[in-house]
Amino acid sequence: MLIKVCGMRDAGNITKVESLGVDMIGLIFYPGSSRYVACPPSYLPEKAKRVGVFVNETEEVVLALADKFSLNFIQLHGTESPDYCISLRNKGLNLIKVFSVATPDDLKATEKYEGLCSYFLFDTKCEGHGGSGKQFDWSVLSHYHGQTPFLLSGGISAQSVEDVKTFKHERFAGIDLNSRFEISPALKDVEMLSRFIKELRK
Ligand SMILES: O=C(O)c1ccccc1NCC(=O)[C@H](O)[C@H](O)COP(=O)(O)O
Repeated sequence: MLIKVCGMRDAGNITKVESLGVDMIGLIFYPGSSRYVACPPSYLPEKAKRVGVFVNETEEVVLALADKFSLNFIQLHGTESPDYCISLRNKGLNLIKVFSVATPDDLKATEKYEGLCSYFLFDTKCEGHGGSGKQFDWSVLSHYHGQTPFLLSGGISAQSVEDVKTFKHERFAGIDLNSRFEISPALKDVEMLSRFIKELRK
């Protein structure tokens, strides 16, 4: 199971979280977020894949930051269209498209993105764009019949180990962790993450 830790920007914290063996680390390039990466951290992940998170950003900015930070994945957290995805993909970028989920109807939106993304990410529908700390009803995902593998996101916490372990879906590829493992915005609790990951991998 892939583990992505999102919303990081402190070099020392990134180093420690990466050493836990996580697969992906997310850097948020949305200025409206309290986890916004305003200036490059002095250390960026080398083993974990670098994921840049964007919300309705121009292609020019995404391309420039993908190059500057050597991003392995671009996570699109807004209302980016399939054409926008095609354009970025044709420029060689690997995409993760996010869908906000509350009811089975919300999954219909994935159909137009089939074949365009490496992963989908299913997050909790909320007022803002992400990092709500709230979980949605994962049973809704039994209505997802697409081919694209997905990451499960939204409010996953130290108490979610058993729920994650027992969650089953043939396209379930991994989980995304964020605000429920934080000491303060963008600063992750390494001990809490370490215990969670050990329990998960038992
Ligand atoms: O976390 C943010 O501040 C954020 C703001 C705007 C767009 C995306 C954002 N987060 C991206 C993520 O992938 C989060 O990990 C995801 O929303 C789940 O967060 P949480 O519910 O806190 O676990």
